[in-house]
Amino acid sequence: MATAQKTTLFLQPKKSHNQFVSHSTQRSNVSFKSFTPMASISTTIITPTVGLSETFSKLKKQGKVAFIPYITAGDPDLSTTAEALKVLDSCGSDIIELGVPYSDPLADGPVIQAATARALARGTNFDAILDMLKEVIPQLSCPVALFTYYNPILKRGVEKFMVTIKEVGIHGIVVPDVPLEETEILRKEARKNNIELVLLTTPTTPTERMKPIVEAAEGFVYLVSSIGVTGARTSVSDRVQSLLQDIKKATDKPVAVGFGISKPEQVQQVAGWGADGVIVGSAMVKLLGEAKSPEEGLKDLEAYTKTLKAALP
Ligand SMILES: O=P(O)(O)OC[C@@H](O)[C@@H](O)c1c[nH]c2ccccc12
Repeated sequence: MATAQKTTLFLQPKKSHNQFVSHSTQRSNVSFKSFTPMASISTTIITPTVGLSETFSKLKKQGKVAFIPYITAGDPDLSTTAEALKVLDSCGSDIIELGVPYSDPLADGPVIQAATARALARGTNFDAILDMLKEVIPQLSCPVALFTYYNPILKRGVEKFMVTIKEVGIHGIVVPDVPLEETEILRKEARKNNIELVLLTTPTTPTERMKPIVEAAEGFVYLVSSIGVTGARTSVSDRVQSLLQDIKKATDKPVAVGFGISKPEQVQQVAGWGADGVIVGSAMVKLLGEAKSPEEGLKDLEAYTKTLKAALP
């Protein structure tokens, strides 16, 4: 699809400049191997995880709604991220979104921006994240979807990027700022590696644009509940209900709702409106990254995740 102006699925650039300004994220000497796991890793045999769409169809048969937390890799450090993934999995998360810290997180609000800055300041880099995932993913029972801006993919090369993340066991990928006309390249390489490319639609996406997006989406459709950036809101717009209905008229694919959700009653409300999944990010990131210690952050994360999970059918 050639268009004169590059526009992204999710972010509508105000100017027609190319928003993918390459940012050099300095290579660091941090590598996951240099970390000592906080708890000894017990290798238990877990049935191989299924992908995103299969997870949703299993849940649908059970009349359940997917709980999908998001955390930023490397905040407060990668060994805590490794433990957090296991905590989220053991608390019943159905899919985990893991964010790759990037120097220009333009769709993120202050909480995730700060988490990204902390992770980058610690020298978190993509190779160290991969090393961590290689060890942790085999211990998880739920699939992991990598959350990354487009630039880190372009820097590594789309083909190489997809092969690399498949090797560590990633099942899905969410790229909030990929231009609409470039999703085909991404999806082609993702498909070759059996990775599902999740696409996003927003309250300001016109119906004639929402349709090709949901048509092309794999794994699930990410419905962004409100305009603006990520971050917990006091309430979730009840426009989400009609947006969900519009999307469900256009596709049978599962739809997960994210942005602004942080309370059990909001989780319940969104599930009640017919969402197939509920995504919570900033509130999780805040607990982990702003705790007095990693141990405390993990403890709070566990308690918080259980309350949100309990609110879902
Ligand atoms: O943080 P919130 O308001 O709970 O929203 C989920 C969001 O964090 C996660 O899905 C996400 C993190 N970074 C993003 C950038 C764009 C869209 C979505 C995201």
